[in-house]
Amino acid sequence: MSKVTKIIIAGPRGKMGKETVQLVRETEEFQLEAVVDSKNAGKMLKELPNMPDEQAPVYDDMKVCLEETEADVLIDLTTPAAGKKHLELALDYNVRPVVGTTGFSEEDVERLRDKAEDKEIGAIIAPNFAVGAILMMKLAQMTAKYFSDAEIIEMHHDNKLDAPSGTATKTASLINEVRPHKTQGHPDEKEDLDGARGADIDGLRIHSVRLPGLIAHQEILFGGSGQTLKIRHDSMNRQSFMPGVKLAVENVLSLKTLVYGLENIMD
Ligand SMILES: NC(=O)c1ccc[n+]([C@@H]2O[C@H](COP(=O)([O-])OP(=O)(O)OC[C@H]3O[C@@H](n4cnc5c(N)ncnc54)[C@H](O)[C@@H]3O)[C@@H](O)[C@H]2O)c1
Ligand SMILES: O=C(O)C1=N[C@H](C(=O)O)CCC1
Repeated sequence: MSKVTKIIIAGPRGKMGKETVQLVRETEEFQLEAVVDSKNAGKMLKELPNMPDEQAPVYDDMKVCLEETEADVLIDLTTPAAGKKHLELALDYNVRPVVGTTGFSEEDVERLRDKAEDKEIGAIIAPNFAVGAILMMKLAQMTAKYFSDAEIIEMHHDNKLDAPSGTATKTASLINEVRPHKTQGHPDEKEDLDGARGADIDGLRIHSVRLPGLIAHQEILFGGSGQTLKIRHDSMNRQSFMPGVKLAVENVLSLKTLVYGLENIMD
Protein backbone atom coordinates (compact mmCIF):
# COMPACT_ATOMS: atom_id res chain seq x y z
CA MET A 1 0.00 0.00 0.00
CA SER A 2 1.41 3.44 -0.91
CA LYS A 3 2.06 5.91 1.90
CA VAL A 4 -0.52 8.62 2.48
CA THR A 5 0.71 12.24 2.13
CA LYS A 6 -0.70 14.45 4.87
CA ILE A 7 -1.42 17.94 3.59
CA ILE A 8 -2.13 21.40 5.04
CA ILE A 9 -3.86 23.85 2.69
CA ALA A 10 -3.49 27.60 3.33
CA GLY A 11 -6.25 29.69 1.74
CA PRO A 12 -8.97 26.99 1.52
CA ARG A 13 -11.82 29.47 0.91
CA GLY A 14 -10.06 31.13 -2.03
CA LYS A 15 -10.61 30.33 -5.70
CA MET A 16 -7.52 28.10 -5.93
CA GLY A 17 -7.88 26.82 -2.37
CA LYS A 18 -11.38 25.44 -3.04
CA GLU A 19 -10.20 23.50 -6.10
CA THR A 20 -7.22 22.19 -4.16
CA VAL A 21 -9.39 20.97 -1.25
CA GLN A 22 -11.36 19.06 -3.90
CA LEU A 23 -8.17 17.64 -5.45
CA VAL A 24 -6.92 16.41 -2.07
CA ARG A 25 -10.31 14.84 -1.27
CA GLU A 26 -10.45 12.92 -4.53
CA THR A 27 -6.81 11.73 -4.49
CA GLU A 28 -6.55 8.42 -2.64
CA GLU A 29 -2.96 8.86 -1.48
CA PHE A 30 -3.57 12.44 -0.17
CA GLN A 31 -5.11 13.29 3.19
CA LEU A 32 -6.21 16.73 4.38
CA GLU A 33 -4.57 17.22 7.79
CA ALA A 34 -5.65 20.84 8.44
CA VAL A 35 -6.32 24.16 6.76
CA VAL A 36 -5.04 27.67 7.52
CA ASP A 37 -7.57 30.40 6.84
CA SER A 38 -7.49 34.14 7.55
CA LYS A 39 -10.38 33.54 10.04
CA ASN A 40 -12.58 30.70 11.43
CA ALA A 41 -9.96 29.24 13.82
CA GLY A 42 -11.32 26.45 16.03
CA LYS A 43 -13.93 25.30 13.51
CA MET A 44 -13.88 22.26 11.24
CA LEU A 45 -13.68 22.87 7.49
CA LYS A 46 -17.15 21.37 6.99
CA GLU A 47 -18.65 24.06 9.25
CA LEU A 48 -17.65 26.84 6.83
CA PRO A 49 -20.17 27.94 4.18
CA ASN A 50 -19.92 26.13 0.83
CA MET A 51 -17.21 23.76 2.05
CA PRO A 52 -17.28 19.98 1.62
CA ASP A 53 -18.02 17.53 4.45
CA GLU A 54 -14.42 17.41 5.68
CA GLN A 55 -13.29 17.00 9.30
CA ALA A 56 -10.03 18.98 8.91
CA PRO A 57 -9.42 21.55 11.69
CA VAL A 58 -9.20 25.23 10.73
CA TYR A 59 -6.33 27.37 12.09
CA ASP A 60 -5.75 31.09 11.55
CA ASP A 61 -2.10 30.94 12.60
CA MET A 62 0.36 28.93 10.52
CA LYS A 63 2.84 28.49 13.38
CA VAL A 64 0.19 27.02 15.70
CA CYS A 65 -1.05 24.77 12.89
CA LEU A 66 2.47 23.44 12.23
CA GLU A 67 3.05 22.88 15.95
CA GLU A 68 -0.21 21.02 16.52
CA THR A 69 -0.42 18.88 13.39
CA GLU A 70 1.77 16.33 11.64
CA ALA A 71 1.88 17.16 7.97
CA ASP A 72 4.20 16.20 5.13
CA VAL A 73 3.33 19.05 2.75
CA LEU A 74 1.93 22.60 2.95
CA ILE A 75 0.11 23.86 -0.15
CA ASP A 76 -0.05 27.66 -0.04
CA LEU A 77 -2.57 29.60 -2.11
CA THR A 78 -2.94 32.88 -0.25
CA THR A 79 -1.39 36.30 -0.84
CA PRO A 80 2.18 37.36 -1.63
CA ALA A 81 2.80 38.58 1.96
CA ALA A 82 1.24 35.55 3.68
CA GLY A 83 2.77 33.05 1.23
CA LYS A 84 6.34 34.19 1.97
CA LYS A 85 5.81 33.88 5.75
CA HIS A 86 4.11 30.49 5.39
CA LEU A 87 6.87 29.04 3.22
CA GLU A 88 9.53 30.09 5.71
CA LEU A 89 7.58 28.67 8.67
CA ALA A 90 6.92 25.37 6.89
CA LEU A 91 10.66 24.93 6.35
CA ASP A 92 11.26 25.67 10.06
CA TYR A 93 8.95 22.76 10.90
CA ASN A 94 10.33 20.39 8.22
CA VAL A 95 7.05 20.49 6.30
CA ARG A 96 7.62 20.62 2.53
CA PRO A 97 6.05 23.70 0.93
CA VAL A 98 4.30 23.65 -2.45
CA VAL A 99 3.58 27.30 -3.14
CA GLY A 100 1.31 28.51 -5.93
CA THR A 101 1.07 31.98 -4.44
CA THR A 102 2.81 34.49 -6.69
CA GLY A 103 4.78 37.68 -5.95
CA PHE A 104 8.17 36.11 -5.03
CA SER A 105 11.25 38.06 -6.15
CA GLU A 106 14.48 36.41 -7.33
CA GLU A 107 16.04 37.42 -3.98
CA ASP A 108 13.18 35.70 -2.09
CA VAL A 109 13.69 32.53 -4.13
CA GLU A 110 17.47 32.51 -3.52
CA ARG A 111 17.10 33.08 0.22
CA LEU A 112 14.45 30.37 0.57
CA ARG A 113 16.46 27.94 -1.57
CA ASP A 114 19.43 28.39 0.78
CA LYS A 115 17.17 27.65 3.72
CA ALA A 116 15.68 24.52 2.10
CA GLU A 117 19.18 23.25 1.29
CA ASP A 118 20.39 23.91 4.85
CA LYS A 119 17.44 21.87 6.13
CA GLU A 120 17.87 19.31 3.32
CA ILE A 121 14.17 19.32 2.50
CA GLY A 122 12.27 19.95 -0.70
CA ALA A 123 10.19 23.00 -1.60
CA ILE A 124 8.45 24.03 -4.81
CA ILE A 125 7.35 27.51 -5.87
CA ALA A 126 5.31 27.26 -9.06
CA PRO A 127 4.23 30.56 -10.60
CA ASN A 128 1.94 28.55 -12.87
CA PHE A 129 0.67 25.01 -12.28
CA ALA A 130 -0.95 24.64 -15.74
CA VAL A 131 1.00 22.16 -17.87
CA GLY A 132 0.13 24.19 -20.99
CA ALA A 133 1.63 27.31 -19.43
CA ILE A 134 4.86 25.43 -18.68
CA LEU A 135 5.03 24.35 -22.33
CA MET A 136 4.36 27.94 -23.41
CA MET A 137 7.34 29.11 -21.33
CA LYS A 138 9.59 26.35 -22.69
CA LEU A 139 8.54 27.14 -26.27
CA ALA A 140 9.20 30.83 -25.63
CA GLN A 141 12.71 30.06 -24.40
CA MET A 142 13.36 27.85 -27.44
CA THR A 143 12.01 30.56 -29.78
CA ALA A 144 14.11 33.32 -28.19
CA LYS A 145 17.27 31.67 -29.53
CA TYR A 146 16.07 32.55 -33.04
CA PHE A 147 13.96 35.67 -32.34
CA SER A 148 15.69 37.84 -29.76
CA ASP A 149 13.01 40.57 -29.89
CA ALA A 150 10.02 39.71 -27.72
CA GLU A 151 7.32 41.34 -25.62
CA ILE A 152 5.04 39.65 -23.09
CA ILE A 153 1.36 40.46 -22.61
CA GLU A 154 -0.16 38.82 -19.55
CA MET A 155 -3.91 39.03 -18.90
CA HIS A 156 -5.61 38.14 -15.61
CA HIS A 157 -8.84 38.63 -13.66
CA ASP A 158 -9.10 41.95 -11.83
CA ASN A 159 -8.86 40.45 -8.31
CA LYS A 160 -5.19 39.71 -8.83
CA LEU A 161 -2.97 41.52 -6.29
CA ASP A 162 0.46 41.28 -7.96
CA ALA A 163 1.70 42.67 -11.28
CA PRO A 164 3.37 41.59 -13.40
CA SER A 165 2.24 37.98 -12.98
CA GLY A 166 4.64 35.32 -11.68
CA THR A 167 4.33 33.55 -15.03
CA ALA A 168 5.38 36.68 -16.94
CA THR A 169 8.47 37.31 -14.81
CA LYS A 170 9.43 33.64 -15.04
CA THR A 171 8.96 33.72 -18.82
CA ALA A 172 11.09 36.86 -19.05
CA SER A 173 13.93 35.28 -17.10
CA LEU A 174 13.79 32.11 -19.24
CA ILE A 175 13.98 34.25 -22.40
CA ASN A 176 16.77 36.43 -20.99
CA GLU A 177 18.79 33.29 -20.14
CA VAL A 178 19.18 32.48 -23.85
CA ARG A 179 19.10 35.76 -25.76
CA PRO A 180 21.98 38.20 -25.94
CA HIS A 181 21.39 41.17 -23.63
CA LYS A 182 19.24 43.74 -25.41
CA THR A 183 16.99 46.68 -24.68
CA GLN A 184 13.66 46.28 -26.40
CA GLY A 185 12.56 48.97 -28.89
CA HIS A 186 14.39 52.00 -30.31
CA PRO A 187 17.47 53.07 -28.29
CA ASP A 188 16.13 56.67 -28.27
CA GLU A 189 12.48 55.86 -27.51
CA LYS A 190 10.82 57.82 -24.70
CA GLU A 191 7.52 57.40 -22.92
CA ASP A 192 5.22 60.44 -23.30
CA LEU A 193 2.97 58.78 -20.72
CA ASP A 194 4.52 56.80 -17.83
CA GLY A 195 4.05 53.06 -18.24
CA ALA A 196 3.23 53.22 -21.95
CA ARG A 197 5.98 50.71 -22.75
CA GLY A 198 5.15 48.40 -19.82
CA ALA A 199 7.47 47.00 -17.16
CA ASP A 200 11.11 46.32 -18.03
CA ILE A 201 12.95 43.14 -17.01
CA ASP A 202 16.52 43.39 -18.31
CA GLY A 203 15.28 45.13 -21.44
CA LEU A 204 12.27 42.83 -22.03
CA ARG A 205 8.84 44.49 -21.79
CA ILE A 206 5.84 43.05 -19.90
CA HIS A 207 2.32 44.47 -20.29
CA SER A 208 -0.23 43.54 -17.61
CA VAL A 209 -3.97 43.53 -18.40
CA ARG A 210 -6.56 43.16 -15.58
CA LEU A 211 -10.20 42.62 -16.55
CA PRO A 212 -13.29 40.88 -15.15
CA GLY A 213 -14.08 37.81 -17.23
CA LEU A 214 -10.46 36.76 -17.56
CA ILE A 215 -8.81 33.91 -15.58
CA ALA A 216 -5.11 33.57 -16.60
CA HIS A 217 -3.77 34.18 -20.11
CA GLN A 218 -0.43 35.10 -21.64
CA GLU A 219 0.98 35.87 -25.07
CA ILE A 220 4.61 36.19 -26.04
CA LEU A 221 5.04 38.15 -29.26
CA PHE A 222 8.29 37.62 -31.15
CA GLY A 223 9.38 39.86 -34.01
CA GLY A 224 11.99 39.27 -36.70
CA SER A 225 12.71 40.76 -40.09
CA GLY A 226 9.44 40.58 -42.06
CA GLN A 227 7.78 38.12 -39.65
CA THR A 228 6.20 37.77 -36.21
CA LEU A 229 5.40 34.73 -34.10
CA LYS A 230 2.89 34.55 -31.25
CA ILE A 231 2.79 31.91 -28.50
CA ARG A 232 -0.32 31.97 -26.32
CA HIS A 233 -1.73 30.02 -23.40
CA ASP A 234 -5.19 30.34 -21.80
CA SER A 235 -6.44 28.89 -18.53
CA MET A 236 -10.24 28.78 -18.85
CA ASN A 237 -10.82 27.60 -15.27
CA ARG A 238 -8.88 26.76 -12.11
CA GLN A 239 -9.16 23.01 -12.67
CA SER A 240 -6.47 23.59 -15.31
CA PHE A 241 -3.98 24.05 -12.45
CA MET A 242 -4.81 20.87 -10.51
CA PRO A 243 -2.70 18.24 -12.35
CA GLY A 244 0.31 20.51 -11.73
CA VAL A 245 -0.52 20.84 -8.01
CA LYS A 246 -0.70 17.03 -7.76
CA LEU A 247 2.60 16.62 -9.61
CA ALA A 248 4.28 19.14 -7.31
CA VAL A 249 3.06 17.42 -4.12
CA GLU A 250 4.25 14.04 -5.43
CA ASN A 251 7.69 15.41 -6.34
CA VAL A 252 8.42 17.68 -3.39
CA LEU A 253 8.78 14.69 -1.06
CA SER A 254 11.96 13.47 -2.74
CA LEU A 255 13.65 16.87 -3.28
CA LYS A 256 16.39 18.34 -1.08
CA THR A 257 16.32 21.85 -2.51
CA LEU A 258 13.82 24.51 -3.57
CA VAL A 259 12.64 24.21 -7.17
CA TYR A 260 11.27 27.37 -8.83
CA GLY A 261 8.97 26.43 -11.71
CA LEU A 262 7.34 23.11 -12.61
CA GLU A 263 9.42 22.85 -15.79
CA ASN A 264 12.24 21.66 -13.52
CA ILE A 265 10.32 18.55 -12.46
CA MET A 266 8.51 17.76 -15.74
CA ASP A 267 10.16 15.20 -18.03
N1 LIG B 1 0.58 29.00 -9.44
C1 LIG B 1 -0.57 28.99 -10.09
O1 LIG B 1 -0.81 28.23 -11.04
C2 LIG B 1 -1.66 29.92 -9.62
C3 LIG B 1 -2.94 29.86 -10.15
C4 LIG B 1 -3.91 30.72 -9.66
C5 LIG B 1 -3.57 31.61 -8.67
N2 LIG B 1 -2.32 31.67 -8.20
C6 LIG B 1 -1.93 32.52 -7.08
O2 LIG B 1 -2.43 31.91 -5.90
C7 LIG B 1 -2.81 32.90 -4.95
C8 LIG B 1 -4.28 32.72 -4.58
O3 LIG B 1 -5.08 32.96 -5.71
P1 LIG B 1 -6.68 32.90 -5.65
O4 LIG B 1 -7.16 33.32 -7.00
O5 LIG B 1 -7.12 31.61 -5.07
O6 LIG B 1 -6.95 34.09 -4.61
P2 LIG B 1 -8.20 34.30 -3.65
O7 LIG B 1 -8.19 35.74 -3.26
O8 LIG B 1 -9.43 33.73 -4.25
O9 LIG B 1 -7.84 33.42 -2.36
C9 LIG B 1 -6.85 33.73 -1.44
C10 LIG B 1 -7.29 33.17 -0.08
O10 LIG B 1 -6.19 33.31 0.83
C11 LIG B 1 -6.76 33.65 2.09
N3 LIG B 1 -5.73 34.27 2.91
C12 LIG B 1 -5.22 35.53 2.82
N4 LIG B 1 -4.30 35.73 3.78
C13 LIG B 1 -4.22 34.57 4.49
C14 LIG B 1 -3.46 34.14 5.60
N5 LIG B 1 -2.58 34.96 6.20
N6 LIG B 1 -3.65 32.88 6.05
C15 LIG B 1 -4.51 32.06 5.47
N7 LIG B 1 -5.28 32.41 4.41
C16 LIG B 1 -5.12 33.64 3.93
C17 LIG B 1 -7.93 34.57 1.78
O11 LIG B 1 -8.86 34.60 2.85
C18 LIG B 1 -8.50 33.89 0.53
O12 LIG B 1 -9.49 32.93 0.90
C19 LIG B 1 -2.46 34.23 -5.60
O13 LIG B 1 -1.16 34.63 -5.21
C20 LIG B 1 -2.44 33.92 -7.10
O14 LIG B 1 -1.60 34.77 -7.82
C21 LIG B 1 -1.35 30.84 -8.66
O1 LIG C 1 -3.46 35.21 -9.82
C1 LIG C 1 -3.82 34.31 -10.59
O2 LIG C 1 -5.01 33.98 -10.72
C2 LIG C 1 -2.79 33.59 -11.36
N1 LIG C 1 -1.55 33.94 -11.20
C3 LIG C 1 -0.46 33.26 -11.79
C4 LIG C 1 0.68 34.23 -12.07
O3 LIG C 1 0.82 35.25 -11.39
O4 LIG C 1 1.45 33.94 -12.97
C5 LIG C 1 -0.81 32.44 -12.99
C6 LIG C 1 -2.05 31.67 -12.79
C7 LIG C 1 -3.20 32.49 -12.27
